[in-house]
Order: sequence, then C-alpha cells, then structure tokens
Amino acid sequence: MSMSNLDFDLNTLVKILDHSSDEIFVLDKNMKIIYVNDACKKHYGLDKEDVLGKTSLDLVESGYWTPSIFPEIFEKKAPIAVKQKTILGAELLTSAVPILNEKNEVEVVVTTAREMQSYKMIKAKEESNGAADQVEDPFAIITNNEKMKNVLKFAQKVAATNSTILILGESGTGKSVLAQYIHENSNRRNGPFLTINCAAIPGELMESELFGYTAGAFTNASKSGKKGLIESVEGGTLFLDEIGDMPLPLQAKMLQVIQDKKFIPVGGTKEKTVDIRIIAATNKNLAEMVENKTFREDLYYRLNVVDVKMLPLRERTEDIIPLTYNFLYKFNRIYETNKLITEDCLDWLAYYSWPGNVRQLENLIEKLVITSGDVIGIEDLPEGIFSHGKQQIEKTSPSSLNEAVEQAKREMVRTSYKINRSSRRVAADLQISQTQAAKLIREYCQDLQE
Ligand SMILES: Nc1ncnc2c1ncn2[C@@H]1O[C@H](COP(=O)(O)OP(=O)(O)OP(=O)(O)O)[C@@H](O)[C@H]1O
Repeated sequence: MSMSNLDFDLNTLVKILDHSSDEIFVLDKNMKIIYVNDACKKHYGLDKEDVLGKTSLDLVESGYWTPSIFPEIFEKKAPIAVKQKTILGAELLTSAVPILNEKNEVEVVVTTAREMQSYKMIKAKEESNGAADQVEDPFAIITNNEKMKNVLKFAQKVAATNSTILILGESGTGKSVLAQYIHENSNRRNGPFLTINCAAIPGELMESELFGYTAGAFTNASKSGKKGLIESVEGGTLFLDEIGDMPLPLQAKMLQVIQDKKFIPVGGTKEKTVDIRIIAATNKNLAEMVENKTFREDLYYRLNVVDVKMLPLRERTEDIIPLTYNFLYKFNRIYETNKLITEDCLDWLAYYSWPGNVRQLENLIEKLVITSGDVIGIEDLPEGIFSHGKQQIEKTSPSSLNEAVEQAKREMVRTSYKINRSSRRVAADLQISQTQAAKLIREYCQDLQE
C-alpha cells in the first residue's frame, strides 16, 4: 500500500506504533535514540522521555539491557538479531536493520524487540519438571468483545460478595470458565472449587453424593456414613453445572442450602451448617421450565438474583481469531509442535457460525494441530466450515447493469483467487483492502475451497 493511500495523520501513526506489542526503536547515525514506542515501558520500566535523546551505550552501561547490538551493526552494516536480557528480566529477541545512505554509511537503525514467550515457557517447563501449566494463567478469559468485557467486570464485582450467581448461555460458551474466574477473584480463592454436573450424576445418587448420609441410612450404605460433596467445599465455591437437570425433590433441599446454608444428610435428623458460595449454570430456559413445573419457582428466583449471560461465539466474532491463536499456542505446547495457520484459514474460521461455541473451536484446533502438516491450511478444514452461508452461483446473462457489474466483480475475484489463493494477495492484485477481499472471497469463491 502506498503512503498516499493512508488516510491518517502522524498522531494516528504514533498511536498505531504504540499499540504494537513489539518494541520498536530507532537510532540515528550517532547511536542516539530518536524514536521509541510505548513497549519500552514493559521491557525496561522506562518512559519514552527517559529514553529519547540518550545513546544506546548510556543505557547499556546503566544495565538496562545486555548484550549491546549496536557497535556491531555500525561495523557490519547488515541486519543482526540477538537474544537480550533486560533489567526487568524480560528476554527479548532483538533484530536491528541498518538503513544506509548513498555513501554506504549507516543513517538510521530500526530495531524491533519481541519477548521470547515460548522460550520462557520451555525454560519454565524444564525447571518445573513438566509442570509448565502453572506458567500460564489457566483462569484467563480471552475476549476482545465489549459486552464480554463488561461481563468480566461485572463478574469481578460480584466475586467480592457472597451472593449466589446464575450463569446463563449456550453450551461451550465458557460458563464453567467464568465460574472458576469468579472463584479465583473472590476471597474464597484459597478454598476449594468443586464442579458438580447435575446432568451427569444419576438422580437417585445425587442426594447422597451432595448431602452425604448417616450410618445405616440405606441398604449398602457404609457403616460409618459418608460426608457429602457440599461439606467438602467448606470455605470455597460449589459450581452446580446444568442446574436445570437437578431432580425436583433435590431442588427444595438445595434451596435451603442457598438460603440458610443448612442441610440434613440422608437418614439424619441433625442439621449441618456449611460456609459455601454457590454458582449455578444452565443452557436451558429456566423460566420456561418453571412454567412447565419442571423447575421450582422459589429456587429459580433465589438463583436469578444475580445472573450473568455468556454470549455465543457468533455474537462476538472478534474473539474467534484471538481464541484460535490461544488454542494453537496451547496445543503446540501440549503436542510439542510448532504449527502455523494461514490467513485464509483464519478468514474461514472467522466467518463460520460455531454452533458448539468456544468448545467446538478448541476441539477443532486440537484436531488440526494433531493431523495437519507444519502449516494448517484451508485443505485441512472440515467441510462443514465452508457450508455456512454457502451460495449457489449460477452463470446467467445479466439482465440489468447492476447484475452485469455483479457478474464482472465475481469473475474478477474468482480469477484472482484461483491464482493468488490468499486474501492478502487478492487485495493487492485487485487494489482493495484485505477485509474487502476476504469478504468477496467468502461471497464468491466458496466452491473453490472444496
Ligand atoms: N474466553 C475463553 N478463553 C479461553 N478458553 C475458553 C474461553 N471460553 C471457553 N473456553 C474453553 O472452551 C471450553 C468450553 O468452555 P466451558 O466448559 O466453560 O463451557 P460451558 O458453557 O460451561 O459449556 P457446557 O454448558 O457444555 O458445560 C473449555 O475448554 C474452556 O477452557
């Protein structure tokens, strides 16, 4: 893209550079730092103002990073990449590229420094003897969607209280992840977090599993009785997943636990008190179940005091690509691979409707990491991904100007796509933006993928 196509001013350009997660800094011919972006703060703890105007030698001598890269680049006048360590302990992969003038002298040096995340992970894995999972925050919820960010903010607020929370949302949207997130953000975080899937425990077992039983409560009961799961969560959080599947008789007992923190074990007479917080989740329409008398109204209202809704993935499409990268990273680590994914593949993933939500995306990426070659391409994607919104394209002679334009557009996009096979190259070929190219490819070239 030529500069004349850029529709923004210098301030916007500076803003763009400041949002780069890589550090960018530029030196003049005297090794004086003439530009640096905001990433210098996270690498060295220095503000731009502390860096600009200094020479790189000043900063190396003050111990901000080591080793120095610049004397060598002025000598060799060729790009160099080295590993550096900063005063804050960040490990960087730093690449410097000299720009030479007509006399073959170094005019400026453009340097980028990127944190070596994967390197850190490998090291941590070696040091922790395989327990590398601790390095990553397992409770992080990835989202770029404003509504979901508000959900997280709200969840943080209610986490600090002791109130019961009902999480609603389709299957696979991350309800369990949110429940765990609330627990980790609450002052119960050092207590236990226990998930009970109400759909998975048979109805007749659920009562004794949850509430425990006294000695001789029923045939085959253990002689000494048994503590229930609810008691084992003392001081922590109980997550009742699929609460809509809890049998009606048990719902009354659960209501008492929520309201009074009290219950009576099966076969017992003495009430027990517990200090637990309850989070419940469902993908069912509880209000409808109340109407049909399959869910207790009083329990519904008690649960529904604080409710949180997880959005389906199709309503937060901006999360698809960050989640894809996250899962690719995760499974590359698990399977000790280094798979990459093509832009076109990402385009198709972003276009798909994901009826199984985040879980479906996660499962697909795991499968692709296991089964694809070094680069995951369109040919690795399952058929179903392309059938969403599929259009039947038939060739007919145009009966109006609009139709003729449409047909010509389609032909151009299809011809370009057959040759170029990527939205970036089609964009360059047809002189349109990549977003526009991706949209047109989706519209006109679906059959070329199959
Ligand atoms: N925002 C997210 N960031 C990272 N991983 C996520 C996110 N949301 C969901 N996941 C992952 O997606 C999978 C499905 O999430 P989860 O089990 O929480 O969904 P759910 O809504 O509870 O599903 P169900 O109703 O079927 O129990 C999990 O493996 C979870 O780790």
